[in-house]
Amino acid sequence: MLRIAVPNKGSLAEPAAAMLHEAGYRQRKDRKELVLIDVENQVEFFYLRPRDIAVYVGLGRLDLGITGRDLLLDSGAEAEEIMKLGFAASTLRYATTPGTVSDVREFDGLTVATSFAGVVSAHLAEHGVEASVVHLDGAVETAIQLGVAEVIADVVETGTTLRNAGLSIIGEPILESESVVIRRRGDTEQEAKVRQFLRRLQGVLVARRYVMMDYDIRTELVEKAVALTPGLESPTVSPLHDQGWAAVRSMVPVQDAQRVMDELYELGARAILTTGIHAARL
Ligand SMILES: Nc1ncnc2c1ncn2[C@@H]1O[C@H](COP(=O)(O)OP(=O)(O)OP(=O)(O)O)[C@@H](O)[C@H]1O
Ligand SMILES: O=P(O)(O)OC[C@H]1O[C@H](OP(=O)(O)OP(=O)(O)O)[C@H](O)[C@@H]1O
Ligand SMILES: [Mg+2]
Repeated sequence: MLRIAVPNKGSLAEPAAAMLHEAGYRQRKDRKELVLIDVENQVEFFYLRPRDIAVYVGLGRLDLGITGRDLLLDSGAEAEEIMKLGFAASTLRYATTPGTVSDVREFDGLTVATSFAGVVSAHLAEHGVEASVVHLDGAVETAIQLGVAEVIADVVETGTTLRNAGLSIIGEPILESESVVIRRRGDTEQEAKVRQFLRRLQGVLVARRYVMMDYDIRTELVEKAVALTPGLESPTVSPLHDQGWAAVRSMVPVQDAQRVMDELYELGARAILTTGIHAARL
């Protein structure tokens, strides 16, 4: 049985459970459930604090985990990222009161408040900066107003929280994060089951990112049409009963679908249909 850690709270919890559900796994119905066994799929899910997931996986107590890249790196655990999942995308950035410091090299002697003390201490050391790091659990933006630090390093997505706190970003991102699947470094146990789990998640990503597009086109225009809809491998082209016409079927990225339909129509394609993909194995 594969043992997998799933975030129980925060920005990762709901999208992780939704993705697992779409991949055909049972998920807990009650937020108080700590463990769920999906007998049919031979997987045991452990609902854990996002920060703790890399620790369990790094120690080899669990086979896989879903967490954030920033949390994985900050933990220093012996685990590595094996697949990107795309949700909870954010950057870790320094910020301060406008008009004070403007570059990480000016941080000498200052205090930086953050929930990511491991990553931030390493980043400061990399830049040869001698600054103190104060670890806070959350709402880090307030630390400046309350005089705990001159600079913060925190998760930024839209930037709204920083703006509301009257802070502005300093320099380049410390790191770019998103949700990832992690595994203990060098772990080769249950390889077939791990591969199957990843294929299922990959299938969800494909089903969300692509639509299936069908259209009819005159045979002499097929080459031009398939250039607009190259698909992932190669489009299916079948003859129509009507001489001189072909039916084409191809996968198209969701965000391009309407533009591609317009371009196909202009080219002379008709009966252009898109349908959602429910599940996929590529
Ligand atoms: N506003 C946000 N937008 C996108 N990703 C975020 C946001 N806040 C946190 N994250 C990401 O979510 C992951 C989980 O963070 P974590 O669960 O510690 O905090 P949280 O989601 O802010 O929850 P809470 O602070 O309520 O405990 C991290 O990888 C982090 O980068
Ligand atoms: O750039 P934004 O879109 O505003 O998002 C970033 C904010 O979201 C998270 O806060 P959260 O609500 O999790 O509170 P926390 O600081 O207590 O973790 C994060 O810590 C930032 O404060
Ligand atoms: Mg938070």
